[in-house]
Amino acid sequence: MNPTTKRAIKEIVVYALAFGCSWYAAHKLLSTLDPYRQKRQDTVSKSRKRLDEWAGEQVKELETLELNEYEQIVASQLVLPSEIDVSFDDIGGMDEHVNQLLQDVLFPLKYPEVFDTHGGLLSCPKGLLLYGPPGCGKTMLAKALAKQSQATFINVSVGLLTDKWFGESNKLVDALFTLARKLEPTIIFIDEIDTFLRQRQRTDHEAMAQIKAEFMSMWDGLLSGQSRVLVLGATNRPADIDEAIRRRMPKVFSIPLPNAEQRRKILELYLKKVPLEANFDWNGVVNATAGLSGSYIKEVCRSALSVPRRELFDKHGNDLEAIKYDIQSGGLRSLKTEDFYHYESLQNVSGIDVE
Ligand SMILES: Nc1ncnc2c1ncn2[C@@H]1O[C@H](COP(=O)(O)OP(=O)(O)OP(=O)(O)O)[C@@H](O)[C@H]1O
Repeated sequence: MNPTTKRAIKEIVVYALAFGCSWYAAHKLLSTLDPYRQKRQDTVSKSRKRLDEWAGEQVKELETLELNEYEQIVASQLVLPSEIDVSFDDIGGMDEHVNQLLQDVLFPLKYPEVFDTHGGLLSCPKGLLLYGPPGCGKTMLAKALAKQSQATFINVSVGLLTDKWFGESNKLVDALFTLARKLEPTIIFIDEIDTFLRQRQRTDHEAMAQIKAEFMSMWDGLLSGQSRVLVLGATNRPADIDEAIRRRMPKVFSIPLPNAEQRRKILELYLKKVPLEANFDWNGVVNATAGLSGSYIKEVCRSALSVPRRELFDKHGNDLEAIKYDIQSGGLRSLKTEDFYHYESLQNVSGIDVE
């Protein structure tokens, strides 16, 4: 090897080493400046997995879908249809609401070719608000809608959008809507929407005001286009929601505490697999549960059933084999009306005085 070649090789090696060291130093420096890089990367790789599962269930191709880093972070919030264990049949006493949801939202969302006529007046609304007291089935309705429509369901965690770990909230808000468009039909579900998009107050943080403004502007983009994206909000405090947001949710469903007929249907639903005594007093139990939400009514049923279960324990001590045998061979006695008036059944869950 002549000296010139030798010198050239030496120089190449030195340059390569210098380049490697600089790259490593720059990489280290960037990691120090952006300590959340690793968390972002972890979320992105989790999202990739989620998207693959989503595509598998929706029988869709992912290859053609190009997602930026922010869309991939938002994709971590996708709820797969197989993960939703609620259907309209599991909701008691809401036949009217369900019917209205089917006609106004589900069919137009699923079959736009049928409803995108009449200047768009028959198409799916871009915003829908479910409001009412806690435990009355708002979340159930939203999930059942997603399950039945097979729409992509993004359960927005406001924490993720505003998390300083991810930073750049506005880009995440943009990504929420652009991802929703790419995976449409999509339901963007925001539980307790009042805490995220509440009335503007003087004490509001500047960053939060910007996020809200961005959210509204992206939403307006949907309103003016031909998208199949629905923003579905649920709240216990509709009056706390920003007026500008309310205007973007023209469809509003009130989900109040169930009336007597609805309570009966909820009771029938939860007791359908439970043997009842021959003269079970349905009306008495329906009256006794007045003022309770569906969620409390379920707890009342659970608590009533704990009365015969306790009797089994009293009979067998903690002999699980004997208890299992009795339960499987129909040895758990039928439920009596009094079990519902049992001290723990009503008073514990609702604070109602049953004396
Ligand atoms: N109409 C109903 N039929 C059957 N079960 C119901 C009904 N309403 C409520 N439930 C029961 O109550 C639970 C809570 O309901 P859900 O979370 O939908 O209430 P919510 O109105 O969204 O409450 P929150 O405002 O606290 O989020 C459900 O998982 C279900 O077990």
